[in-house]
Amino acid sequence: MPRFLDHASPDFEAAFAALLAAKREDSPDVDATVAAIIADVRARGDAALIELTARFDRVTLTLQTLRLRPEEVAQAADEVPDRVREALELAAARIRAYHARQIPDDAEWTDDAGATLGWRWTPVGAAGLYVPGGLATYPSSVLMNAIPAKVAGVERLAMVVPTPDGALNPAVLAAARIAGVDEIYRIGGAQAVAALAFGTDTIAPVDKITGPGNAYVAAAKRRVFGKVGIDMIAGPSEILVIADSDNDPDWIALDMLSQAEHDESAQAILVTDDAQFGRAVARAIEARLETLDRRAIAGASWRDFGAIITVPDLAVAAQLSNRVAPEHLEICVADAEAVAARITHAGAIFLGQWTPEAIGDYVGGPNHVLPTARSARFSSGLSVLDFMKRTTIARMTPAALRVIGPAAETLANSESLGAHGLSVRARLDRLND
Ligand SMILES: NC(=O)c1ccc[n+]([C@@H]2O[C@H](COP(=O)([O-])OP(=O)(O)OC[C@H]3O[C@@H](n4cnc5c(N)ncnc54)[C@H](O)[C@@H]3O)[C@@H](O)[C@H]2O)c1
Ligand SMILES: N[C@H](CO)Cc1c[nH]c[nH+]1
Ligand SMILES: [Zn+2]
Repeated sequence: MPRFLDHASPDFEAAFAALLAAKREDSPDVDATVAAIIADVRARGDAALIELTARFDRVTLTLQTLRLRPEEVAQAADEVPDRVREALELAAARIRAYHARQIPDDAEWTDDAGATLGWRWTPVGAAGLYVPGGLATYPSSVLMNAIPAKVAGVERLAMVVPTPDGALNPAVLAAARIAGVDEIYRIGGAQAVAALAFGTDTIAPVDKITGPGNAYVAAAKRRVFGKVGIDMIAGPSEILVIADSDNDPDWIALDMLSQAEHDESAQAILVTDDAQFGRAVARAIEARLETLDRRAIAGASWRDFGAIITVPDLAVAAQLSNRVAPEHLEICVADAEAVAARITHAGAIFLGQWTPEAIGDYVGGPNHVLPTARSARFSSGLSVLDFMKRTTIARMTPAALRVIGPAAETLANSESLGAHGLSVRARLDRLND
């Protein structure tokens, strides 16, 4: 049974805390396995990749078949029905246009002391994109990861995708081609992450790894962080809907199920100021669940992590939403902007009843790789900035050094760092000669 919580009830705080805490953790066994896999790939390179792929994906690779040939990509992409390819192209164009606006500006100015200061942005040299295989192959996620990298100006984009029993979704390859992915390898799991981070004879190392995956992929990304950058550890999907009674309960039910169907550990929460409406949405969810292909997954998610919360007003709804810090927040009330103005923590906000979250998953333009598990309190969805770094710039003139140099010398001496102080003093003395 999903949870029904009433803000007016005396045990509300305890029930709400239990709802926030009801999340899965990675098991320590996974981390130990991943550590061994990474060490193996570092030691034996391609040979380890081939062996681990045979073990976990039941596919026999050779040095020649590790990487997909361009003709194989083109052939698979051609198998994709025209309407799917056209939808991918429309999505890609919208995602590209949205992300192009994120390209940051360089800056330079001369301050009162006469120092010229600033910063400039440059892309990472190479990025690696993990695309999950098996249960969850999402062509849309290929677009969402690859396009920001290309917009940032990343020169080399290498993609890894496991092909369990040899199976590979052609639409994933079509999306990779549309997005401009340069290299594609038939490998997955921790071994693929290790190969991207440390390189092998066949795969040159990258600087940044992005993309979702299972617990093994997540643990490997945590372990290689520092050697390379990573985007985030994406957990199970989440949606929180704030809705008043002026909505069709069936629409809200479907919006909640759209995230519940991703994962048994996904979480869908409705916050409403009308208890009767909340019960109507719960009934609509039960009815719609019966009809879904993924009813087992969505049903488990709804049963174990779903919730309907009744609040006295929309201000309280916004407060509770901020405490959840959801990955996706739908605001389906007359004045959605007024509620949105109270939101401080959410990965993505969808305003009004004509903006189902699924639009954001595919064609809206914003990225669908978003912070989960309350990490929207301190982080943001994937963007062009994730594929860029900012380098600061400083130029002193003799006059500027005269003004600010002595303070640097004083601070260096206070830290007992003689060479620091002297490197400034030597120049100041020359100016005084
Ligand atoms: N948040 C998002 O945007 C998003 C999008 C797509 C997928 N996902 C998530 O990605 C995940 C996909 O998982 P998946 O398993 O289908 O594909 P996956 O590609 O993440 O993992 C498959 C790989 O896991 C490794 N593996 C499996 N069992 C192992 C074991 N016992 N020991 C060592 N390695 C092992 C194998 O190397 C295999 O190739 C799901 O959890 C899904 O929720 C999230
Ligand atoms: N909602 C997912 C992220 O939480 C992304 C996705 C891909 N395909 C459909 N949805
Ligand atoms: Zn989705």
